[in-house]
Amino acid sequence: MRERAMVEAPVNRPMVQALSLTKRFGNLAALDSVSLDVAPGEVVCIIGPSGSGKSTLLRCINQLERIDGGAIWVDGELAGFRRTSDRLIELTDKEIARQRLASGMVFQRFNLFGHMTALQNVIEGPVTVLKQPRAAAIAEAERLLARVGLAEKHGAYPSELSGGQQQRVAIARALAMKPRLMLFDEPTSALDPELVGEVLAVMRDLAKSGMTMIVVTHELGFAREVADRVVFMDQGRLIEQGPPAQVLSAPEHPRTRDFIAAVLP
Ligand SMILES: Nc1ncnc2c1ncn2[C@@H]1O[C@H](COP(=O)(O)OP(=O)(O)OP(=O)(O)O)[C@@H](O)[C@H]1O
Repeated sequence: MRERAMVEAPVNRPMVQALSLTKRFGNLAALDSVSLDVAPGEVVCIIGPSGSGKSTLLRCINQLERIDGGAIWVDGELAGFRRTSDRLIELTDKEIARQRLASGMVFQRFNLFGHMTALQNVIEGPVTVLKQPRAAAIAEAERLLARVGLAEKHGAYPSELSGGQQQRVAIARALAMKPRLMLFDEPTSALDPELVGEVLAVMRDLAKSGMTMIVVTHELGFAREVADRVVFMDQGRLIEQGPPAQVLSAPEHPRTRDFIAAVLP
């Protein structure tokens, strides 16, 4: 074993590799041959006009949507298929649900269980899906709620929390499943402006901790500060990508330029 470890160079494989993804809804190509690699620890922000395919890309990576063409690997595992010696076999829904555990997803609407406290929301997945002992799940949930600044709120029901607090519980709930990758789909766009900052602060901390993140956002300030790379999408295509300083301040493509000029004050 030792000898083998020495001869094998460490493989720096992408956390996400999406190759020529196509996703159609009827005649509409929501994704039109989109390819994207995301390295471990990288923070990628996806920007673009409404309907450009940003959410669809996240949903395909997370296998909430079935792709019509192309392929996706998450942490080296081919999404939706199992490889045998001579062919690929489609996974069952149960097997896809297992693959989906690699990524945690945070939605625009927080989707918390209304009849459960913050703590119960966070331990639900670890106890029922991961079969963690309840005491260990509670200890971890307390730690995560403290991490998102909600140590005092573990007994509160969603209706007793602000939108920003609910979204932070949703982030803690996703983290409790120990994902290797976090996907955020416009996590602050349903919030009152004064609550946006507290959610972005939690996401900033998460990025600093080394979590791989793909964030669909209209918060260009956040993208500028936190992203390693910004991706601009339009009409189902990936138009331009690069460091924030390039894409946000000196975009090369006219459509990126128009979008940024329209969004920035
Ligand atoms: N389930 C669906 N059925 C039919 N069309 C859909 C479905 N989901 C998305 N679409 C269409 O696919 C295109 C891409 O949608 P998507 O939600 O990915 O865009 P988006 O860039 O995330 O937009 P927004 O910023 O408004 O959320 C849109 O034209 C949308 O209407």
